[in-house]
Amino acid sequence: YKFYSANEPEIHAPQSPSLYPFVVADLPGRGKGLVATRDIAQGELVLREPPLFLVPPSISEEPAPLIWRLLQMVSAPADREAFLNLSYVHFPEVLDPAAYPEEVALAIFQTNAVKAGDGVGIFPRMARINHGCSSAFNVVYTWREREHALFVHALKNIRKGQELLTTYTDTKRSRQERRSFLWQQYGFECACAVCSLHAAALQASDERLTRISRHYTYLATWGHGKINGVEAISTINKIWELEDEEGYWSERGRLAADGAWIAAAHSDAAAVRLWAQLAIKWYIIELGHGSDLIREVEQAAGYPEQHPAWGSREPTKIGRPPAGSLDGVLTTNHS
Ligand SMILES: C[S@@+](CC[C@H](N)C(=O)[O-])C[C@H]1O[C@@H](n2cnc3c(N)ncnc32)[C@H](O)[C@@H]1O
Repeated sequence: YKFYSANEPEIHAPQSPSLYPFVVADLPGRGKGLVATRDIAQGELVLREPPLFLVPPSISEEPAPLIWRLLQMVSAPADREAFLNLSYVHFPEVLDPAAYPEEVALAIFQTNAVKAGDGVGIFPRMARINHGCSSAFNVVYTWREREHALFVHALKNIRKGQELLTTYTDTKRSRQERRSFLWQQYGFECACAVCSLHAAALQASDERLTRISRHYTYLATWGHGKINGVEAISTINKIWELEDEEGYWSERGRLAADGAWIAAAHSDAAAVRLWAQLAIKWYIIELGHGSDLIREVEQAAGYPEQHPAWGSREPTKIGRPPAGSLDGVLTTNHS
C-alpha cells in the first residue's frame, strides 16, 4: 500500500470480507442491507472497494449494450455474478428478464451505480448499503482517484446490530420532496427514522432542513459579493447550529473549509486557522486521512496568508466557528 504514509490509520482498512465490521443481511421490506457486527467508531473506515467497472461521464453508444460490454470485460466470473445478483427496480413488467439480459444489466446499473470522480462506478459490496435521510444515515462514501477506490467512513458512532445507512440524494429538503425523489429514482417508499417522525417532530425536521438549504443558497451569494464576510460566516454558524439540532453531520468539512476561505479573503488569519482546523476534523471523519482535500486545509491552517483567497476582499474581523465545534480536535482518535 505504497499510497499511504506510515502514520495513516487507513493502512488498517479491512481487506478481506471476514474482517469487515458488517455482514450482508436480509432485512424485511428493504431487500439486503449491511448490519454492523461490532461497534464502529465515528471516522472509522468501514470499507475500501475498487470498482467492478467505471462508466465515463459522456458515452457515445446506447447505455444497455455499453453496460453489458463493460460487464463482459470483468475477468473474474465471481465478480460478474456479484453484479448480476444486485437488486434492481423499474424493469418493465411486460419484459421477461431472462430474455433481456442487457436491459437487466442496465437496470442493475441504474439502481446501484454511484458517482466516482467524473464518472459513475459499480461497487458490489457498497451497493448493499440502504438509504436513510438527514440524521438517519451513518456512513458516507467518497471516491479517491489516486487509490482508484471508493472509501466508506462512519459519519457517526454505530452500534453492533445497527444497519449501515448512507444517503442516495441531498436530503436537505422536506420529507415529501425526498420521498417522491426516492420513489421515482429507486422505487421505494422511505420509512427511515426521519421519514417516520410524527406531527410536530416531522414538521420541525422539515423546517430545519429547508432552512439549512436556504441558508446554503444565501451563503453562495458571498461569492458574487452580495453579502459581506460577517454575514457569510454568521450564515455558516446558523447552518451548523440547525444541523446540530437536526443531527445532520455530513458535508461539514466542506462547510468549514468555506469558512476558512471567507476568513482568508477578509485577511483574518486567526479565523482562517480555526475554520481550517474544523475542516480538518470533519474531513478526517468523512473522507479519511488520505484525502487530498485535507492537504489543502492543512496548508491553510499552517499558512493562512498563503491561502489562494487571501486579501481578495476588504479586511474584516470575521466570526469564529461555533462554540464547542473544535472540541477534541487535538485528541480525536480515528483508528
Ligand atoms: C443500492 S440498492 C441497496 C441494497 C438493496 N437493498 C439490495 O437488496 O441489494 C438500492 C435499493 O435498495 C432498496 N432500499 C434502499 N434503501 C431503502 C430503504 N430505506 N427502505 C426500503 N428500501 C430501500 C430499494 O429497493 C433500492 O432500489
